[in-house]
This record gives sequence, structure tokens and C-alpha cells, in this order.
Amino acid sequence: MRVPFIKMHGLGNDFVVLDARSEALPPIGPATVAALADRRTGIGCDQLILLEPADTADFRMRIFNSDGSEVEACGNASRAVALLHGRAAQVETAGGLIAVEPTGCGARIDMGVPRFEWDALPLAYAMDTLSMPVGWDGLEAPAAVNVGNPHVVFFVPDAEGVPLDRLGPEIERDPLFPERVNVNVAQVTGPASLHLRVWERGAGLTRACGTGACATTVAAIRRGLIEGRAATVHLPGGPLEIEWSADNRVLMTGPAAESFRGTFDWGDFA
Ligand SMILES: N[C@@H](CCC[C@H](N)C(=O)O)C(=O)O
Repeated sequence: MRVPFIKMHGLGNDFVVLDARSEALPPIGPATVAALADRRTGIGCDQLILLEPADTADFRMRIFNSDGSEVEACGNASRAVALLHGRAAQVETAGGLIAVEPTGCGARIDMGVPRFEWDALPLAYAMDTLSMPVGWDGLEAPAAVNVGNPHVVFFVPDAEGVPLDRLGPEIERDPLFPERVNVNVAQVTGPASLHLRVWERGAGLTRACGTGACATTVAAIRRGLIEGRAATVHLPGGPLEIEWSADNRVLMTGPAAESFRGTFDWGDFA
């Protein structure tokens, strides 16, 4: 069975998009996702995105990390999917309903309401999530935020100097995070400006993480580290505009692009 795919990205965080909204695909498992995501023997991506019909929204977006795990949210893929869809839509995700709106060369996404309760992250046990009393080799007192998916955010004086390739996997899999966690290291660079690097759960270091930018902005506002309720978040792949609205919704604006299209043989990856 030949299956069409669309290769897309948001600031270099890249996706294989499978559109099963009008024609169903066979059930997809973690091994197939990981094989397709492999950069040497597959198509290669940070996340695989599967679009399906939905009952209570315009369509459903399922998100899989390159390790095969299915997750709740992906900011950059939401913009890519908005671009592909070509008009405003309500999209069902495992993390909740999001509203997407294309804006020419990208999209604006209403990512929903952030959560800060320890059991919403989730953490293994109760603690303060604004400044968690924990640390890993010099990375101390992160904030925990769930923006559909779980994030910890460390504010540091020099984000580039953090050995995230070493500490990211350790923190991601710490027993404190029963569902693992996305690890953000952020530097405040101005009254409304942040520099951010992210170790993504299930995907490793990526060039950009939309939900990481949302979680980091919300955490910076809660901590009083920036002025107002909006920031430009500079990631290795480029900037995102994030706002935490007065009615408690996280809004993200930024680019997305299609790279190429192709087909693959399902049997080669099943
Ligand atoms: N790249 C994403 C986040 C993808 C999911 C994440 N790795 C997780 O496991 O929660 C983004 O742009 O938000």
C-alpha cells in the first residue's frame, strides 16, 4: 500500500504529516512511527502527525514523538497543520481542543489554558510548581507548567552554556515525572524577550518547541521575570510570539512551512 506524506516544519522542528481525514490508514504503532522518523533509514522527523476525522471538531491531530510515544500537544505542528488546512479550524488533540488560524506564512494558535497543579503536570508527589525544590547538577528550582503536555522550565544566566544533551535525558526520565517531561532552559534577554533551548521528551534536542515557548513565557510571567503578558521567544530555529491573555489562554504566533511531499510503502515500515 503506497501512502502519501507531507514533510513540514515549524522553525526547523520537523514533521511527517499523514492525512487520513478522507481515507483511513491501517492502525499505526510505535515501531512504525519510530521507523518512519528515523533520519537514516526512514523519512526522518522530530514528530509524526496523523490527521483523522473528529466528531466534535473540524478534525483530530494525533502527535507521535520520534521514539514512537503518542503525546498530547505540539505547538509547532499545530501551526504546520493550520497552514496545510488553509483556514481557521477547531482541532481535537489528546491535550484538548485548540483553535488554529493560518496567517499567511504561518499561523496563530490558541493553545488553551495552562495548568500548574502538581498532579496536572503530572509530578510523582505534591510540591510547589512555581519553584520546585529540586535540582540536577547545577540546574535548580524549575517551574512546572502543563500546556497540554508537561514542561519544566529552568531560568539560567546562560542558556547556551547548559549541557542539555547530558542533563536533558536524565531530567526527562527522572522518577519525579511519571509521564516523563520536556526540559526547557531559558534566559531572560529583555523585558519581553527570552532565549530558549529545549530537550524534548521522546525526541531530544530540537531546533524549536512551540509548547516549550508557551510554558516558558507563562512561567516567566508568573515569576515576574518579564514585563507585561507577552514575549518574543528566541529558539535555535527562530522566534515565536507568545501571549498569555487576560482570560487565561496561551496564544502562539509563528511561521510554518511545507518542505516536500512523497509516498512510501506502508509494508516497509509496518
Ligand atoms: N515539538 C513540539 C512538542 C512535541 C511533543 C513533546 N516532545 C512531548 O513529548 O510532549 C512543540 O512544538 O510543541
